[in-house]
Amino acid sequence: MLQVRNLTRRFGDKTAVDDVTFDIPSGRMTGFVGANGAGKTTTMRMIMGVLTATSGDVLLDGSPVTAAQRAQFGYMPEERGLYPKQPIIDQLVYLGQLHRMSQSSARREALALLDRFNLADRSKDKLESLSLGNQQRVQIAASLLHRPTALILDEPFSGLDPLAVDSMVELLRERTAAGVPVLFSSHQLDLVDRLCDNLVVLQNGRLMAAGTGDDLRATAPRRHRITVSPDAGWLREETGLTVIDVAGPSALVEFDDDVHAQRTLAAALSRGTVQEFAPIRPSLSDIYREVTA
Ligand SMILES: Nc1ncnc2c1ncn2[C@@H]1O[C@H](COP(=O)(O)OP(=O)(O)OP(=O)(O)O)[C@@H](O)[C@H]1O
Repeated sequence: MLQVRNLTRRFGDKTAVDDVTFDIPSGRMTGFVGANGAGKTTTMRMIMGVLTATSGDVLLDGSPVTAAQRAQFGYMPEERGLYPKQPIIDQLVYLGQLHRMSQSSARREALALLDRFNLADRSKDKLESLSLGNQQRVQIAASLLHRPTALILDEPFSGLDPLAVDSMVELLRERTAAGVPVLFSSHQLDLVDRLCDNLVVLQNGRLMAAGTGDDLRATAPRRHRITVSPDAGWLREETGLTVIDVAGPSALVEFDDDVHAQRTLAAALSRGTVQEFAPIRPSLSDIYREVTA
């Protein structure tokens, strides 16, 4: 497990990351979300050691992570970083060798990854001759090549078409199933919902929420969808609940507690037919919206 403990980074007067603590468990995918400028990239750079923390620690299995351990991590930086004018396979083999792979195993692994992204036949082409989405696939291959012990990926899905997203998801699932901790940032909340069992939310450099989906759902507001005939407008007059939205027979409400939920159900039954009275299980994207509202 990777652990981020009280990480802080200041740039002059600006605190880009402010006392942030969260876990990146092994064998799980952790989604890292927050608006532009929230501090995700700065945090990832500190995890990778390419940016020094003003204070705080990054721990691997309970001890401060060493440079040698970081060298085994896979990192996809925001600025990407492959050379546009060099042939793809040459760059991947070179990167593999930097990670102490032999030339032949780096070539084998690189071609296998390119094949999974349907790019094996482009391996000798210059990177710049590929579409942006395909360049992105090569960047991903570069971060996975050396079978990293942890993966820190800055917006790995941006610019990928749905099929490329699927092959990337499949690869990441394989790596996570093998016990690798994975942290990836994304603005695509639907993807985060689909992929993650763990979520970390930053806002203005501060941690707003972190934990498993179940932990975060347990603290989320208890909302119900209520559908009654002929009209749900009377719910506005009830106590112990907040009406979030009401349209004709259907309402979205948040109860203060279970007693008020039961009381409202009884009131609804006494008024007519209750077609629906259902607790809503919030998605991770609902939780994100809630904690950053
Ligand atoms: N080298 C730097 N010098 C000064 N300020 C910086 C530097 N790097 C980042 N910042 C500031 O730190 C804050 C956090 O930026 P960061 O890039 O970490 O956010 P982010 O969550 O990754 O945003 P995005 O989703 O847009 O990539 C921003 O206000 C940014 O301007």
